[in-house]
Amino acid sequence: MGYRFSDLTAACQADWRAYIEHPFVRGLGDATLDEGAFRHYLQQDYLFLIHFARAYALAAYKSRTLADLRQAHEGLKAILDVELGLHVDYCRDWGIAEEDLAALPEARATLAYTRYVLDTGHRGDLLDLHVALAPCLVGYGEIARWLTTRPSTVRGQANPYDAWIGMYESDEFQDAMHAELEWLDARLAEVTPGRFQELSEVFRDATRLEIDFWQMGLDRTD
Ligand SMILES: Cc1ncc(CN)c(N)n1
Repeated sequence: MGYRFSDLTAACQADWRAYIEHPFVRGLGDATLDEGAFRHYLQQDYLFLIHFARAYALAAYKSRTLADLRQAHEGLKAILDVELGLHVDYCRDWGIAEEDLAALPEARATLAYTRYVLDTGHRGDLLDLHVALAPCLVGYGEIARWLTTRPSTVRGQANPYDAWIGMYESDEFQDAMHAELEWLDARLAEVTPGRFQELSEVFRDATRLEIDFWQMGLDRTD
């Protein structure tokens, strides 16, 4: 029987749920998140997205087929055209100018996560890299869906984080997430149990680094 993406989340279920349902995420949904924590997260996320765009560019470089190249391009477009554009506008609404973002020092959690993914991409193959990137693209798509189904989620003007939820529930982001899921399902169907074990470790580590990123926002740590 071939593996699927859902087998990766099943292999680290406790970490995956701790990421998706993190107190930071709950605070975004019910509008109780401290604004200073969100601002710190938002600033670091700008730096994070720049490095993740580089990681998708690395995936393009490591692609041997046109289909793989197109898939890497989709991920890069989701970051550059959907997320970073909205992110910069969103930061401006929160009084954070783009020039200031570019000059920020990187927090340790940002450094650890982004360099882990880039290193995984350099030492491993294209599938290692996509698996390391998956908690980012697939996770935020799932988080948006989880928040929209939660009865305590506040929508509209009563929630200062409504536009953030809107960004990740948008058709563009959800379509990019589904395209990545399809690509991963097709590749995972062909791996051996030993290889799946290696990939599960990459996925678990990246998921834990996502948890640390939320926590960095909550604690406002450098
Ligand atoms: C830390 C983090 N992880 C994931 C995403 C969604 N691309 C993000 N913007 N920031």
